[in-house]
Order: sequence, then structure tokens, then C-alpha cells
Amino acid sequence: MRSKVVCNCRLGSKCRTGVFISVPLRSTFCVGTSYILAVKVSYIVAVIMVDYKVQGSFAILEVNNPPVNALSHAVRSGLNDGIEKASRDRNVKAVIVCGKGATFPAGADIREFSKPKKEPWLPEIGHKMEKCEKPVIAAIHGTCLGGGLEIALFCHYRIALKTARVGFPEVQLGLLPGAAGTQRLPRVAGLQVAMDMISSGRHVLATEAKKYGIIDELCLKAVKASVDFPYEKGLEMETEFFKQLLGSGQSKAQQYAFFAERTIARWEMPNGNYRTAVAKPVKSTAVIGAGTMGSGIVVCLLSAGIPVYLMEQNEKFLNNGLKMIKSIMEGSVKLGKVSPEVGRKAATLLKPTMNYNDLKDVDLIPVLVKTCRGFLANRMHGPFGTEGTFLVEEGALPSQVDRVMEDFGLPIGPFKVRDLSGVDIAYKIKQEVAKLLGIKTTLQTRFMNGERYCALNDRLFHLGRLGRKTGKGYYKYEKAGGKIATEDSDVTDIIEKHCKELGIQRRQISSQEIVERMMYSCINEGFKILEDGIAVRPEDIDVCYLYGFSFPRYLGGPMFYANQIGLQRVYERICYYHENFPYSPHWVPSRLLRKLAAKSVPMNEWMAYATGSKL
Ligand SMILES: CCCCCCC[C@H](O)CC(=O)SCCNC(=O)CCNC(=O)[C@H](O)C(C)(C)COP(=O)([O-])OP(=O)([O-])OC[C@H]1O[C@@H](n2cnc3c(N)ncnc32)[C@H](O)[C@@H]1OP(=O)([O-])[O-]
Repeated sequence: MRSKVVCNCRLGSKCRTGVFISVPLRSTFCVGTSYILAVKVSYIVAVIMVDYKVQGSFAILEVNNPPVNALSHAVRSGLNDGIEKASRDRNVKAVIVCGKGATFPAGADIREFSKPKKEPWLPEIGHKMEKCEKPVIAAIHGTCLGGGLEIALFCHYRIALKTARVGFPEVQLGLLPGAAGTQRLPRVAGLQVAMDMISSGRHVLATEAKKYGIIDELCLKAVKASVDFPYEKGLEMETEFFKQLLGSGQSKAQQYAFFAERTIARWEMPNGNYRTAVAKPVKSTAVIGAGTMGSGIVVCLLSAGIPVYLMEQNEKFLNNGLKMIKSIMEGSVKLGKVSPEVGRKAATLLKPTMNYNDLKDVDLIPVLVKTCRGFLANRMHGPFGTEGTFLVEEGALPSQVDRVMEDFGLPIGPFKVRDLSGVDIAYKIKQEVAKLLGIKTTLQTRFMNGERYCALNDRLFHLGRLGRKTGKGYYKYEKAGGKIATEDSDVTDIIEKHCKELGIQRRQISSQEIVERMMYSCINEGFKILEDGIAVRPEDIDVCYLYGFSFPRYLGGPMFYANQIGLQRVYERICYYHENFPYSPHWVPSRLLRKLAAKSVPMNEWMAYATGSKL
């Protein structure tokens, strides 16, 4: 007997101690190892993540992997062992699968996606559950998502609390359900519902899910492998697609974005941190400026039920803003974005004013005006906007730049954004800077304070082309305040006239150059922001971009995108543009980037090089 025992001490099979102890996880150690176990046993016990209990004739498999009971390798092993044990136990008549704490499993453990794959895999466990001769019941509460829902779909019965939510959010991670979800959900809920849930990733309340038949309280709904559609083949294909997606850059970026959003919430400041901070109540607010952006912010505040003063110096602009706010609120109610009650209350919460005195007691005034160099998002976006204008001055058209950047993944191109926020805003910011420097610019100005300057925007401003609000800017619109941007040959004429007057030879500009100059200039600034300690990690910058500029989630954020391209390549191209455009300081390569590129430092170690001696 003794010879069959495999000891897990350092000697392994050569261990001849002869006295053994068993610990959970089916490991056996000789007593000589007990001093190590005394230290390690708590760790070993902690990785048992499925509690197996028998109550009456029920075996209960309770997943215990806080906080969301993700289906990690230890959980999968626990479920696998549990279902086998329950099948063997004659006293057990039925099996219940559930989650301890806040939720039923909320999906596969995303952190494991970047590690080597370990068996048992979810479909294997699911099939074992399905084939179990005793009824297997999923008892669902909290969020039953992704792999969690797939496990539930393998069970013979699903019961749920009314408050439970189910869904397949894999699409938000650049994936599709990979444990038979695409095969089983259509059979249970119908093709249309399955397509909607899988492609939108939305969470469905248990009450709605019950309607679809996903949560099946009463009848046994064992899904047979042999239905009209060849299930085995379907499963094989699903696995293949899942693996392809898992290896894709898109999925990696979306997984990164998922964790980045959570990482940035754990902020630390010298005088407090995310654990100790207490939110201050905001009872009243004010927004200064009733333009497109100001009105949008007012709508957000009103939708949250917060009273707001709308301040304008000009009565006409104030009335236009009020009209815009009313129309957006009405639209939001129609689209179901806010309830009719919130819509009605909004009118009583909004106080238009032209008197600054009214604002003296408000708790919060959002800053809409771009500060000089900006802080993080605006600072990084400065070079982005500037390069766009330079590209147009050199030979591109605004519509070309917009199209390329929209193809890249931005929801709206930079020149459409400028028309939206107002050509006059960009003009006034430049004028403020010029005033500070004691410089007067003209339409012929090509340098300001030794830096390249492009007066194209100034030309549009002086022609009254202020953007959407005047019905024309870099595009023309169907009316003042219109939204449909159309290319305008007048703009092409203005650009060509500008270049002719300044003796600029226009040239063909490739899409690659547009993407590189727009993106790499702001990425370079991003590295300088890390160097300056303005952001404490690249995730801060990326999440700002995901939320502030709707940067495509499937690219993770500009810093993650740079990492995917390869820092060496990004650095070389920045040096190339610096050589070609020496009068644009945003092309001076970041020291941090240079260092990281030379050493091929992985992204999670960048910050060790961001300050001090390593830089
Ligand atoms: C043959 C091939 C087999 C392939 C099998 C494929 C299986 C399947 O189809 C694929 C999946 O399931 S894909 C997955 C599909 N499922 C999803 O995409 C669900 C993703 N999760 C969520 O949407 C939200 O977390 C909940 C709504 C569950 C809870 O929201 P909340 O109450 O506001 O909580 P919170 O603040 O958000 O998170 C708390 C902590 O938990 C962490 N964490 C969370 N989920 C994790 C996970 N799956 N993993 C790891 N960790 C996860 C999170 O990082 C945070 O950690 P921190 O260290 O404290 O920062």
C-alpha cells in the first residue's frame, strides 16, 4: 500500500518516509513536510473553491470564489469532482449548483485567459452535469453571466431569484460564449432572443429570462445533444471560434479595458484613498455657457435630478440653449433614456440666469473651458487636434482625416468634433495663448513662439464658419444647428487658397500617415504625462480615453494600443516625425518611451521606469 502513495514533498516518488498525511486537493505529504504544511495549509485549503455538502437527499455544490465566483481552474475542478461524487453517492437524489455570497458564477475567470489552459474545461463539466442521472438544478441569484449561464444551461432545471440577472457579456471582451452557450441558448430561448443576448451582451432580469425559457422553474428541460441541428458539430465550431477570438488583439484589449476600469478605481492620494474618501453631497450646480457642450452637461445633471443654473451673458444664446436642452430632454424621454417623471421634473430644476450673483452658493461648477496646456485628456488631445490641422494644411482634406480616424475606430472624426464644439472655441483658445505670449497672429502667421502655427481654423472663424451652430464650418449642414455633415467644396477652396497664399505645396497623404500622426503624437504626450506623474499608471490614461473620447474599446486605449503596436516601432516613428517636423514640440520623443522601447519593458512594469533614476 505504502508504495502506491505519491508524496508531494521535494523528494517526490523517491520519498521513503513512510508516514503520510493527506490534505484536501488529493495531495499527500510525508510528516517530514509538516512544517511546510503548517505554513502552507491555509493556502491549500483556501483554493478549495466549491463546497460540497449533503443536506437530506440533495448534494449542494456551492461555488465559493469571492467576489464574483468566477469559474477559475480550482472552481472547475471542484465542480467536476462534486458532480462525480454526487453521481456516486447513493443517498443523493438530486444536485443543486449555486454560488456563495453575492452571486451565482459571473463567468469564466478572465485573468486565466492569458495563462496556459488547464483541464477540466467548462464544456466537459457541463456535459458531465447534463449526463448525470440525478436531476441537476442551478439555483441562481446575483449575476449569472457567461460561463456561469452556460453551466446553468447544462443543468436540468434552473430556478432564480426575481432580482437575478443573466447574460452573455463575452462580446464586451471581444469573445463569444465558448462553453456551448451559442448552441444551447437558441434551443432554450429561440434564435432571436439568443442572437440579441449574445450580440448585445446585455444582462436580462430573471423575470424576463423566464419568459424566454432560459430560467426554467417547473419543467425538466434537459437539452438533448441530438436535436435537428448537429449539436456536436456546433460545439466543435463554437470552441474553434472561441479560441480564435481569445487569441485576437481585440479580445486582449477588451479584457485589458475591463481590468483597467477596475484598477483606476483604486486611487491613492497623499491625504486619502478610494477606501477613505466620502462623496460630498451636491445640491446645486451651475453651468456657464449655453452652447452645445454646456447644454449637454445641463441635460446630464437634470437627468440625475440635480438642480442647475444655466448662465449666459447673451440672451439670444441663453434662449437657444434652453430650446436645445428642452429638445434633448424630450428626445431622451421618447427614447426611454429617462423616465417621463424625470423629464417633467427637469423643467423645475433648471434655472436660466444672466447674473453671476445667482451662482454664489452653488456646490459645483463644471469647468468647460480648456485650460492652457490641459491636464491629462486635453493635454494629450492637443497634439491630436493640431496634427489634424497640419495634415489638412499639407494636403489632406478634413473629410479624409475624419474618414480615416472613423475607420480606425473613433465614433466621430476630429473635424466633425470641431464643428460640434465650435470653430470659435478653438480660435479663442489660440487667441488666449497668443495674448499671454504678447503675440498678434494674422492669417499669414506660420510660427508662434518658435512653434509651427496653422491659421486655417482662423480663416474659417473670420468667414463666420463656426460649425454646426451656424450651419457651416469644416462641413456644411442642412441648417444652423443641423447635424448632417456634408462635404463642402467651399472648404476645399478655402484650404487651397490658404496654401497658395503661404506657398505651401500640397501632397497626397496616406491613411497610414494620418493614423500615425494623429495617434503617435498623442501617445508620445501620454508617455510624458506618465513621466510628469500626472497619471500614475497607463490605465488612467486609457480609461480617460475610453470614456472621454469614446476611444474604441477593442483597441484598449492609446497606451495599450501603443503597447500592441510595439514601443520600439512607435518610438522610431515618433523620432521620424520629430526629424521631419522639428518645429512641433509634441514630436520631441518622450524619455520614458525611449527607455521602455530600448528595453522592451512589459506594460505592467512601465511605471517602475517612469520617475527617478531609471528614467
Ligand atoms: C473550450 C473553451 C472553453 C472556454 C470557456 C468560455 C466560458 C465563457 O463563455 C467565457 C466567459 O465566461 S467570459 C466572462 C464573462 N463574464 C463577464 O464578463 C462578467 C464580468 N464581470 C462583471 O460584469 C462584473 O464584475 C459583475 C457584474 C459580475 C459584478 O460587478 P461589481 O459587483 O460591480 O464588481 P466588480 O467591481 O466589477 O468586480 C469585482 C472584482 O471581481 C473581478 N471580476 C469580475 N468578474 C471577473 C471575471 N469574470 N474574472 C475575473 N475577475 C473578475 C473584478 O476585476 C474585481 O476585481 P478587483 O480586484 O476587486 O478589482
